Amino acid sequence: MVRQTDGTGPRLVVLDFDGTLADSFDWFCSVMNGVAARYRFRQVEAHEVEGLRLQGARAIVAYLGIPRWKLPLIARHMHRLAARDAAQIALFPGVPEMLAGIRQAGVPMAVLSSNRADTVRRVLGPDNAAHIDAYACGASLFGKARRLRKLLARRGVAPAQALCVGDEIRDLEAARAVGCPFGAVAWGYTDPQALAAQGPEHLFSKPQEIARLLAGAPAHMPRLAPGTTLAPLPLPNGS
Ligand SMILES: O=C(O)COP(=O)(O)O
Repeated sequence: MVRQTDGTGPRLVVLDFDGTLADSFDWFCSVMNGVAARYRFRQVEAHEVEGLRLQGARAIVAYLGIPRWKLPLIARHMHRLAARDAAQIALFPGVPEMLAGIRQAGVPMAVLSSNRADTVRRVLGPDNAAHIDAYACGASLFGKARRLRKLLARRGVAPAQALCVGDEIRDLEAARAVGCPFGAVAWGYTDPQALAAQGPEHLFSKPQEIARLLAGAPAHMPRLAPGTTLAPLPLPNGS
């Protein structure tokens, strides 16, 4: 549970961008095979997508046959394309209200992303960007832990007093490496069951659940009696 034993909630919410705030997966898929052709890695067919959403970034990079040295080049190119196409990328429904709710709860927010800060700000738009107190953008694919550590140090927040929120296993791994509680979102790039299997502290199914938790509202999910089994989480394809 994220609320501290002294009754105070987190002192900083660290939000991932793509797949957490920004609904960019369809855009990502629309450019991916062009990038694969340019950088000579395996193209992905539609029937492979659901399987890849079960995997972490390391397994995906291996599956696509991308050598480590090419990753920064590919990421830079992808981020240039994202900047070009920023006008086509929208926030998930409920995200503006979530940001306003967290702001109202008085908890500062930061965005921690591999994407570029200028793209993040453009997709957020001025009203939403005004809620964000800090940006830690341009992290390398597997470099989020280092950026997170620096962000927390800069803001004087202990890891246990922050809440990281993200949609990918690499987001969860970065939070774990630094010692932050992690809330996984069920609407992003990675399949919610694959995220749940990693044992995040929270699994959010709607943006408003994050704001409610931070507002200290009574637990939005009833406490489970010992021995209760949970129904399986819905898969993104609705099966
Ligand atoms: O643009 C990317 O590479 C992913 O960005 P994210 O870190 O916000 O998920």
